[in-house]
This record gives sequence, structure tokens and C-alpha cells, in this order.
Amino acid sequence: MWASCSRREASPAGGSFRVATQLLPAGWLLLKEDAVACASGPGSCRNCCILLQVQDTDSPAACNRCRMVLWCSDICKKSDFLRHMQCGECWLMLQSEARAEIQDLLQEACLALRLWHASAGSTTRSLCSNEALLMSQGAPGILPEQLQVAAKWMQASIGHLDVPSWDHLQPASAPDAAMYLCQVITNSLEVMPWIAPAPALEGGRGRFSSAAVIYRHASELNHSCSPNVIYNFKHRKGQNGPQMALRSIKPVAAGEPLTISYVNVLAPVSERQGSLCARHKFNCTCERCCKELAAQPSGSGSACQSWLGGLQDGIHAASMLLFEEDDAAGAHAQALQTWCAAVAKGCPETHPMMLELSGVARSAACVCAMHQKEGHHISAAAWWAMRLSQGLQLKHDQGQQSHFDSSAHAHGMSSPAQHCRDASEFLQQLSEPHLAAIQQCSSSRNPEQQQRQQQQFIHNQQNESWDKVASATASLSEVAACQAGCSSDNELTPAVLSQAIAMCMAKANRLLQAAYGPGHEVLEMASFLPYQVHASQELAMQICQAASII
Ligand SMILES: C[S@@+](CC[C@H](N)C(=O)[O-])C[C@H]1O[C@@H](n2cnc3c(N)ncnc32)[C@H](O)[C@@H]1O
Repeated sequence: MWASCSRREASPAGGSFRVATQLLPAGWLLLKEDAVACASGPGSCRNCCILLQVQDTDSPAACNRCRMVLWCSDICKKSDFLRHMQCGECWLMLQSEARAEIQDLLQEACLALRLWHASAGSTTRSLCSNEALLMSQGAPGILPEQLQVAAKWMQASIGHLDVPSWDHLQPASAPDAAMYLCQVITNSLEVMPWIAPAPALEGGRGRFSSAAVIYRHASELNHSCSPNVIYNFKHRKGQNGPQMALRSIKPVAAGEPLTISYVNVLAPVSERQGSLCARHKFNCTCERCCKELAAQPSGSGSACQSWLGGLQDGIHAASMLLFEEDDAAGAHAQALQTWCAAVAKGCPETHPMMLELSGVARSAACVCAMHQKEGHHISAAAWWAMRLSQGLQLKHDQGQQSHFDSSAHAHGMSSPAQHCRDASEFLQQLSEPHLAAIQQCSSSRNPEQQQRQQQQFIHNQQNESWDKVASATASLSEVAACQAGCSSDNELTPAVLSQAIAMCMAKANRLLQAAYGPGHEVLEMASFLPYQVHASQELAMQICQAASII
């Protein structure tokens, strides 16, 4: 798939990047790839990165020689031991002087040694390194002298190996060691502990430690602050490093670069530019940066920080969930819930982040719809999004130019309403029969029809048909939203939306409790979905918590 849908292209400024060779729809799984090299965080298995204090079945096994490196089981030890010895990591870990001198760069140095080991004769030797700039300027938290010292220890580690007896390896020169170190800084992706798959089922948040990982193909992707590809990781016990998946989150035209984001897309433009320049040694000229720099929205910095901080976890969780293939509809729910929470709490909707957020909601909708094609039903949450987006769209179409739109316009951006309209159009294309039924219900504000729907809900619930329960509940929510939204003569303001959301939630909660007894609550719209009620609980809680600290 990767080779047929994309190709490498030379950049005029040097280096290369990856472009699409055909139109890629949003939501496509472009690639799954294994790590080339991985260095786990402290207290975790050197091979599969599982945190040793939470593993419950096997006994940890230590390296008999350095005693510094641990594996979670004999299986992981067997799979990683030779690599640990042959790359020089074992020797390096034995040197207390080295550990003291390069303590802040020990993980990078180990990853670089592992990369050297994995690169013997392979194309990873040609990975971009920005070596000259990194060795003269350093990177955030890394001084050039520290890089020199780490490279020196790496070279010594390799020098102490009996390399000639391992015929696939070549001794590394001093410049080679520095190059591998710089390749690691330029290309490694950080795997965060809390995005391990199915956290609630697999033993909770933080089961895996953070890790720095190099992937061959992901290293070919350039950066954009509004990327068209996102990535996620899947840990597999016994395997060296997590597997990575790349998925398109927007339609990508043939010839367009495939891009991921190297930085937090929720950070303000100045922060994003600063960190790209400091670590990755380039000035970002992506379309989003250009627009935001030209507009320089006033007051978007400090006033929004607390809001952004809370939202950040939520949006991250939402975009990561896009990869949980059984949980795609839940992803939509999460994204939307975050969005709703933000709107409801009066976040500064003029902030460009609002657009990113609605972009995530849109992406989630696309992925959700893809799965719909494969047999999953559209969740109630999927159309929460639609309702809200249609509400916005309505105001837009009526020429009332809501402040969402006008402020977005002032910043030279496409409006959230446009994002949402795209999302609902996409959904409509893919699930017309379902949506026709929904629209029919929602266009009515007739109490009798509401009652019929309520009866339908109870009936469906008795038949344990979760699909229908979801639909019926959502229909009721829809009616409530419609009433709240339409009862106002004025703008569809955050306050009105908030009221609509509260009404829907209350109504849905009453229905759920009537049907299933106390304790059943729509903490998250995703809980309508039978197949991920448990799996998404924890992430939903995280989102709720994140939202509540806004
Ligand atoms: C992981 S590599 C990406 C592939 C790389 N362009 C190559 O030639 O192999 C990261 C480096 O690519 C360059 N790069 C990535 N995105 C860029 C962008 N949007 N504009 C300019 N340079 C970029 C920077 O030097 C960055 O440190």
C-alpha cells in the first residue's frame, strides 16, 4: 500500500519527502510498520517497553553482564539480548563514568547504538540527520558539547565490540557515531505511555513506558502544523518496540506531500515555530503558520493557556482513538465531546485551535464512516456532530455569520462551519438511509412523535438491540437540541449550545436510567456503543477530567 500510494520526492532545499501518488481518501490506513530501533524509558522492559511494576505474569530477567538492563520475561530477553550485546549498549551501561557524563542523553545514545546495529548495510544510513546544525547549535535541553561527549562514548562502546566476528556489522567511526546520534534526534518519535491500546482492558493507563523509536517510513514524512496523516502505536508483548500505523485524516490529492506533525498542533504558532526551529532546524512555512503569522490573533496566547492545557489531552486522546479499529465510532464521540465541552464552557471560540478541534472531529467522522462501510453502525455520537454542525451551518446559510465564522474569516481561515459541513456531507454520502431516518425524526418538534420515539426506545432496549437504542436515544437528543437551539431568536451562541447539550444529556440520562436502572449515565456519548463501552471508559474519563480543568 505504502509503495503504491506514495513516492519519495527530492526537495529543492535538499533532502527528500514523501508525496501521494493517487487521491487518498480520509481515514485510509496507509501503513503499518515495525520499529527499526527502540529505546524504552526507565523501569521498563528493554524489548517490548512494558512497565515492570505493572506486568503481572512473567518474572523480570536482568542482563547477567551489565545488570542495568531488564526485560519483562525470558521471551523478551531472548529476543533482545543479542542486540543489547552486539550494539555496545551493554558495555556502555557498564561504564559508571559514561552514565554520569551523559545521563541526560543516555536514552538517545542507546537508541543511536541500536540504530547503528540495525542499519548495517541498510538504507537507514541515509536518514536525514541535520548533523552540522545539531553539532554546532545543539537542540532544546542538549548542548553541543554534550552531543560530542555522547558520541565519544558511543564510539568507545562500538570500539570495544568484537565487531569483525559479526560479519554483518562494520565498526563505526567517530563521525558515524555523531551522525547516528543526530539521526535519532531528528527522526525518533516519542511514544507516550498513556496511548497504549485499550487501556481499560489491558490494565490501565501507563502500562507501557515512554519510548523513543525510529521507523523507516515515518522518517520520510515532513512536517505540517495541519498534517494530513496521523500516527499511532500498538505495543505487542515480546516484540521489539511498538508497531506504528499511519492513517490519512484528510483527503490527500495526488502529488500533495504526506505530512505528520512533529509538534503539538494545539500550541500557538510562535511556540510551534520555536520548537521546530530548535530541534528540527527549519522554519515552518506551512499554510497554517503563514496564515496565523499574518493574522497574529490578539490575546490568543496567555488567556487561552489553561483552556488549551485541558483540551490538549482530550484532543490527543481523540485523535489517537482514531486508530483503535474497533473503536472508530468512539473516536468520533470523544472528539465531539471534547469539542462540545469546550464550546459549552465558553472557550475562546475565535482561537485557531477551535478549527483544529473541529478538524479532528471531522477526521473522526470520516474514520467512523469508513468503519460504517465495514459493518459497524454509526453511533449516536456521530450525529451529535452533525446536529451541531448543521446548527452552525444553518446560521451560516442564513447569512447571520456567527462569530465563529466571522472571527475565523478575520484570521483568514476556513470556518468551523465549513469543517463541520464537510464532515456531515461525508457522513451523508456514506450512510444515507440511516441519516434520512434521523433527519426525519429531528425535523419534528412534535411531542407525540417524541413520545413514539421514546416508546420505540424502550421497545428496542427490551429487545437488546443496541443499534436501535443508540438511534432512538439520539433522536430524542436531537429533538431536545433542536428545541433548545430554535427557541432562541438570536445567534447559536455557546450558551445556547451548552443548554442544548445539557438538555440532551439530561434526557438521555433519564432514558438510560429508566431502561437500565441507577448508575447508567451518559458520561460520554460513546457509552451507547456496545463494543467499546468498557474500552473507552478510561479515555472518556480522561477527557472529562481534562475538560473540567478548563
Ligand atoms: C524526519 S525528517 C523528514 C524527512 C527529511 N525531509 C529527509 O530528507 O529525509 C525531519 C527533517 O526533515 C526536514 N523537514 C521536515 N519537515 C519540513 C518542512 N515542513 N520544511 C522544511 N524542512 C522540513 C527537517 O530538516 C527535519 O529535521
